[in-house]
Amino acid sequence: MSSIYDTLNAEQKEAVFHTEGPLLILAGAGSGKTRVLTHRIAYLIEEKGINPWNIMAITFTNKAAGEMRERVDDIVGFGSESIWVSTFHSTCVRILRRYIDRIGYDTNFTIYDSDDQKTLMKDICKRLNIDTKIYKEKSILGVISSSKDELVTPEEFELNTMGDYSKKKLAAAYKEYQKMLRSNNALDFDDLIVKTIELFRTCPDILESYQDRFRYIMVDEYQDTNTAQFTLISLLAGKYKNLCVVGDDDQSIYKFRGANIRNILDFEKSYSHAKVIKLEQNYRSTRNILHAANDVIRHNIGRKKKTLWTDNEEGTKIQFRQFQNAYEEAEFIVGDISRKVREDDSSYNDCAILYRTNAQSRIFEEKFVYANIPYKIVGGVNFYARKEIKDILAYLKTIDNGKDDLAVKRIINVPKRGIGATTLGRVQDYAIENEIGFYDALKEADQIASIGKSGLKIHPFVTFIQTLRSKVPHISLEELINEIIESTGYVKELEAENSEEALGRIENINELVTKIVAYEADNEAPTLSGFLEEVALVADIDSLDAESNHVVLMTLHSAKGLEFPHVYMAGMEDGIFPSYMTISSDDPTDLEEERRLCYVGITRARENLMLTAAKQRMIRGETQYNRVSRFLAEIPKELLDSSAGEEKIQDMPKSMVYAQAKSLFKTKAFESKPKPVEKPVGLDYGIGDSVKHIKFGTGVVTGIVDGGRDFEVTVDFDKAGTKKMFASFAKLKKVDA
Ligand SMILES: Nc1ncnc2c1ncn2[C@@H]1O[C@H](COP(=O)(O)OP(=O)(O)OP(=O)(O)O)[C@@H](O)[C@H]1O
Ligand SMILES: [Mg+2]
Repeated sequence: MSSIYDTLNAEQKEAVFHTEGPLLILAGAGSGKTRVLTHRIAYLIEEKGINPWNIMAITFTNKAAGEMRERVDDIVGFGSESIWVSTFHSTCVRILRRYIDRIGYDTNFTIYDSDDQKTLMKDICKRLNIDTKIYKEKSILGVISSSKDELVTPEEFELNTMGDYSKKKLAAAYKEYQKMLRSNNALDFDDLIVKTIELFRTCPDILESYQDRFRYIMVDEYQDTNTAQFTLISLLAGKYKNLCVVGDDDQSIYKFRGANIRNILDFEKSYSHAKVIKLEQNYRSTRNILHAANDVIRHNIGRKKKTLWTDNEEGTKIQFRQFQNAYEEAEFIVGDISRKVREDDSSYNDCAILYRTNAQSRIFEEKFVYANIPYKIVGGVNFYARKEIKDILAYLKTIDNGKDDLAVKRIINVPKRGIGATTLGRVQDYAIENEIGFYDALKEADQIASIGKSGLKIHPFVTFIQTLRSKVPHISLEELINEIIESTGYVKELEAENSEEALGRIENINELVTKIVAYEADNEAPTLSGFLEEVALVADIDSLDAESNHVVLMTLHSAKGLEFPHVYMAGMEDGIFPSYMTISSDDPTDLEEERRLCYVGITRARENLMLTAAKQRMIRGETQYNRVSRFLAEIPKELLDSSAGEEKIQDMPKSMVYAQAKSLFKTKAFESKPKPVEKPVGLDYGIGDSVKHIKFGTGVVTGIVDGGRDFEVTVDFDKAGTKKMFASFAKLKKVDA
């Protein structure tokens, strides 16, 4: 009689059949770890007669939980709905909604998102006299979050300040923050886990009831658990110790969120009788793809050695293509996908595009919309739906015509202008009474008697918009958007936050600037309205999401655990991936984490892997010339096919490079024929001078080209390599060599 377990190999079977006691499955990508978990669940129910109610499986993301749910439903069938398959956070919410009153909260507690947290912290800083110019709310929240990941309480934090002044301030803020959360009956995201642990520790009866309920616990992607999550699991599994964790130390990519790789490496220490099973056969990828992955990850020093092999066929070579710029790169990939679907019997959802940062999605989204190909951003938001993009676009819309009430309302208090809801309500009433738009009502604020002095707060906003409006005919769109960004302090505020999230938002805004520059370059008569129309075409298409057959776009981080027949890894350039921050970091383990991310990316592919890079990439209007990612050099040549598009830019005569740059980025800077200049008028530096750039540090000017409206300056930076940038953007400062 054949059963579903016949499809498992010997080690996988061993793991499935080993149901009692702690079990660690440590194995490389695509070796069937997740598959073992789902089969184990089936085995427990069907062969061991375990009640589905007694089984819990924890995964890392909602998408992963959804996929596991599906796989479990498929093989278990009846009764599978009472198995808990969820993420750490949703597991905790469920528990806390029932019992949190036992530790003094109300069960209808609110969960604070990052905006709520920031508002609260702002208020606390004010009351505690913390200078938010020195200690940014977001950074304080970052410290608190990391403390919670490590289960450090405010009291413990305070004990460890050792008289350090700033730590003392932080301790006070942390303490007050928890106090306020409590009096608001609110929890932040990290609290969900911390409070569940607190509940279990305070109320052994509740812990025991859950221990009895979840007799069999399974955790996927265990390498990315942090200390708090580890503790939670240990508590739940404390009575029966039927804990099965699966993971791969080579795929640990969340150090910045407190993931503690020691949880997996020390599992045998924490559970002395733990059984360890290694899976070495990869079932997912072709031999070529697997070899490439093995060869890349081999360059990491801090890892447990593993050798993955596969019975799969050799497959096609790994494709590498380098393009002149990101537009050509995107066009090629979109074209390739469209061809695969037409000719090769593939469907859109066989294809995934992976990139390092969210901002990279923008160009792809546009190409997909124009090509009428359905796509979906997984684990993220479409570019034009992102908060910061909507904010800046709302400014542009309001400046353009002020007819979009929603846009005006969106930005009236961004940045905070202290205009209250009551005032806005009255302005709205006035607008309705007089049958005019909201913005026009704002302009007439003086005539709205009921708002009294609050009208004064409205003036600067209206003046700001009117001033920019009057400038529109005389300045470029690029200048306009930069003025908005600068005058509102939007980016400055994000910079000060100095968090991973804020950095992503800045990258998105930079990408919007790049979009404007490209729009102006591509259009004979660019206008603000024209730009907004073009953007609206892409921005308003939500319906595509509804289709289930779509190309998937996501960051490498979100791709963990997933697999696709065709994978495209875009932006394989030093400075993008590995990121600039990693390259310039003094800590070599940062590069190792980035390499693990590369390993995760490569191992998502089943049949085809295409790596792409652009020679020039425009980041916030600056053309960067990036080298091909160092990870590519770690893939053996014989596995690579890089037949097309490879002429080396440095081999070309300079004039050709400029001609090319001109045709690619027809920015206004290049309207007239570019001519190299030695000592340009209007710049306080010339060729051979040492200069300093805010991000790239010091370097020497090696070339300056007069483009008519702006100079294009080439600088050889000491650390960052050679970059080309527009003088007006780069704001280079001459320094003494
Ligand atoms: N014994 C097997 N026979 C056939 N196919 C298998 C076997 N084991 C796993 N597979 C298939 O190999 C692929 C990878 O499996 P799975 O996703 O479980 O790997 P994983 O180890 O969890 O990978 P990752 O580390 O990326 O999370 C899946 O398509 C799975 O169905
Ligand atoms: Mg998996």
